[in-house]
Amino acid sequence: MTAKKVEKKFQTETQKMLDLMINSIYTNQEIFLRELIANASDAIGKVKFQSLTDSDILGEDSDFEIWLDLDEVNNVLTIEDNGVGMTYDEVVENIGTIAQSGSQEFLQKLQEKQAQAKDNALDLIGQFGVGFYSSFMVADKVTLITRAPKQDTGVKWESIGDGTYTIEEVDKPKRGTTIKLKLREEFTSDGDEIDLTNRQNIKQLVKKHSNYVEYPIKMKVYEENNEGEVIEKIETLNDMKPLWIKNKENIEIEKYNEFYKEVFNDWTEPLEVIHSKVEGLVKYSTLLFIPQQAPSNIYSEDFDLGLRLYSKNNFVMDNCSKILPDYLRFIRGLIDSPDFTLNLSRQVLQDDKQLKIISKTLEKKILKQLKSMLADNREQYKEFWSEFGQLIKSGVDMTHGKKQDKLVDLLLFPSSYADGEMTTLAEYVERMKEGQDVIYYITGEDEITVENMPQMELLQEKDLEVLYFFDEIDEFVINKLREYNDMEFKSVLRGDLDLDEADEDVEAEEDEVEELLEAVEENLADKVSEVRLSKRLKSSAVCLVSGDVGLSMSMEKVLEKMNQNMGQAQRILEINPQHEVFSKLKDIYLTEGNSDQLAEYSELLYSLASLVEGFTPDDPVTFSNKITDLMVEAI
Ligand SMILES: Nc1ncnc2c1ncn2[C@@H]1O[C@H](COP(=O)(O)OP(=O)(O)OP(=O)(O)O)[C@@H](O)[C@H]1O
Repeated sequence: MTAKKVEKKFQTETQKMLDLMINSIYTNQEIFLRELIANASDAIGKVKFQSLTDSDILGEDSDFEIWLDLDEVNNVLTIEDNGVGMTYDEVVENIGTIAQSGSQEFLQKLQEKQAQAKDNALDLIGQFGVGFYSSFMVADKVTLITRAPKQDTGVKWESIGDGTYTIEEVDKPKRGTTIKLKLREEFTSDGDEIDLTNRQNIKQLVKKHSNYVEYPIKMKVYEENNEGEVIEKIETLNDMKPLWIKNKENIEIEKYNEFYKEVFNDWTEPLEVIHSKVEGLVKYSTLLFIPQQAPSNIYSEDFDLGLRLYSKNNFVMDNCSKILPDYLRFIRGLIDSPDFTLNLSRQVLQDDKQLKIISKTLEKKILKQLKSMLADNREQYKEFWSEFGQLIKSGVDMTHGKKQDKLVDLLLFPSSYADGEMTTLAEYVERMKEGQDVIYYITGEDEITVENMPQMELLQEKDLEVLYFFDEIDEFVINKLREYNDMEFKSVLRGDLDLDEADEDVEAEEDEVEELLEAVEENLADKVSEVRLSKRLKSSAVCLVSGDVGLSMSMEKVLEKMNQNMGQAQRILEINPQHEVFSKLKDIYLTEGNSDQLAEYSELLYSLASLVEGFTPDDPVTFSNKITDLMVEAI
């Protein structure tokens, strides 16, 4: 060991890294502070750990702290800790070289990318972690003075990032490391970049990136008192409340609520908290929240909330929307893993294998939590459902196979039995009548509309439960599912219901009036594919239904709204053979055949049936005139 000041050359690799820091990165330079604070916190962690087996190591200096100081006159920012420090050899080893095993790979990639854009360079750094060197992004001279415990002297290391550094032994009264950054002009009050000589800016950077570092980060601040005098105060800049690393058994719900509101800027308390620690192949802690209210833009395409990532309490990244599947985009929260590098970039994130494992586990955990909420706290689940049910439905629509199976039991629908409440599919199946082998559903605007729809009459008479689909997405979801527990879904508005014992009578009558039905069909040839006698109508005169397969009328409306023209749904006009209007039609046909009057009534009946389905008649004026003419005749 030498006491004299000597000049040493950086490893070629290190110098290349420094050149990159100094010349190629023009964004996110502020992260240097997080890197240095993280190193300081690691160093304190190390000495704390050593003190467990060696109680002398701390001496008098046992209050662990990180200090920030600003010299506004000379533009120097200081970061100081009372951590483990470094010996002379450790400084040479740790600071002069790149010791990481991946350094060769790093350099190879660096050479490949050097000519490329600045963001790429930052991504590259993210894969390797070059913490200390990031100080050269904002400083043109870096001085590190450090002393390991039980050493008589300290070590001073200094560099202007020009390929060499100096190292010498110096006096340093206390254990730990002090790093002095002579700020580049751009980062002072004279520059265009963030002014790092401004205490307020430093405070904000600490809040943003290092708020949950375990040890206090202190700085002198100057404030005016009531008498207008400027007084000096020492302020702890970070909150140090990384709730997620604590044991959940010891955390009261109020603490979670407080934390959620503060960190995620929500006025309302979360509906549910999911807190877990995983110590497996991939280590991480996670603290997730289901909010009470959906943000107003949650269904818009550019909604991008996502999770926060931390590495050992250090903030790494915000708004990571790719971790959870899109249908869980309402989840707020964070993941902290020592395996994340501090500079993890979004690009790297997408391919991160560990993160993929974490993502899968989190998705499972959230679904499990929702399932037990549904089973154990229906009221709470209903609150959840009214805010985020659409998203769960979209999950069923977008996924298939096993994933879909996991989601299907989370679905809730209003139903003719539920009396304003909602039912799960399992509950529906449980209540099914003897001999019933399909799950009935009807699409429509709201409860009043669907309950009054003519197509419901037979099911109401037979007291069969019908699920109500009021959301546009519902029918798409059911189309994807096709069946539940081997029971097919059957629309009340489609095909034949095959329900009534009187079906045969209707069929017999249909033969008798075949010619009349053909005549009406002819009159409506450009509108309907078929005209038939209805087996489902009890009191209404007519209704429209679609075929068993293909587009339904409600899907046609939805797609039209979305400007996706997929053509028209098949329309079948059903006429109630018991209705008086049908007897009148028969009379007209008997006396006049397919007359103008029959043609006019065919049109009228079709328009009436369309109205019930929510379609405007093709020619509203003629329709309205015909109705008033009929009224005049009748009155
Ligand atoms: N404040 C400090 N006190 C003691 N040792 C330090 C301090 N800062 C850095 N070191 C030492 O220098 C080494 C290199 O630091 P550097 O920030 O370049 O990388 P790292 O912290 O190991 O990795 P990363 O920042 O990617 O997590 C550290 O591993 C540590 O041994």
